[in-house]
Amino acid sequence: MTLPIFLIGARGCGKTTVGRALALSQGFQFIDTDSWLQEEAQQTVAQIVEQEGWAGFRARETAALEAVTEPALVIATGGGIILSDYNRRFMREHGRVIYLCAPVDVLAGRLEAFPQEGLRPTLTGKPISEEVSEVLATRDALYRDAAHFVVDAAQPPLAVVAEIEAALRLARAS
Ligand SMILES: Nc1ncnc2c1ncn2[C@@H]1O[C@H](COP(=O)(O)OP(=O)(O)O)[C@@H](O)[C@H]1O
Ligand SMILES: O=C(O)C1=C[C@@H](OP(=O)(O)O)[C@@H](O)[C@H](O)C1
Ligand SMILES: [Mg+2]
Repeated sequence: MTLPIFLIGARGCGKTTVGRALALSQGFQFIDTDSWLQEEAQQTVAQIVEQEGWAGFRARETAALEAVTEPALVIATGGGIILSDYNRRFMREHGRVIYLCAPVDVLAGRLEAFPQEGLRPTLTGKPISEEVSEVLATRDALYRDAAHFVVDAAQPPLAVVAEIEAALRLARAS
């Protein structure tokens, strides 16, 4: 069986962008939990959070993770999926989990250039670079706890794909 590949990491690390390219390269299908749940709710993340709070969004996110998971799939998750112990364990047990790791300045630069407010309502009410720094400080250990592999996500997308594929090959050979 071909295990699904879960991409995790902070907002702006490239889970969605790299995930599409990785799926193409592996001959897998691609799915993004945020796209899936926005489609199902017929609302943006910002609208869901406004009506149901972050707790409502997080419940929908776990439901999306469970619903989409199947073999031969690259699954781009949302940056906060690792906040739940259940989600971290679920991903580790059902597939290979890759942490796309990038420094605060790289993440903030990407988010400032392309904020996508409907997808990424503020988490702290603070300016982007302050928020990225604060949120990463609390989540980095959770990403590492969930991940089978950590890759450098500050590289161009195809270089990130190559690093993920090399890690998966090494794991298969060992
Ligand atoms: N490796 C990369 N190099 C340069 N820009 C990137 C890279 N990955 C993503 N981006 C850009 O950063 C922004 C956020 O990317 P996205 O894939 O939506 O991140 P995520 O899903 O992790 O929040 C987009 O504008 C995207 O084009
Ligand atoms: O970091 C987070 O808590 C979130 C990240 C977003 O996804 P991306 O990481 O794809 O931007 C989206 O799931 C939601 O706004 C919450
Ligand atoms: Mg995304």
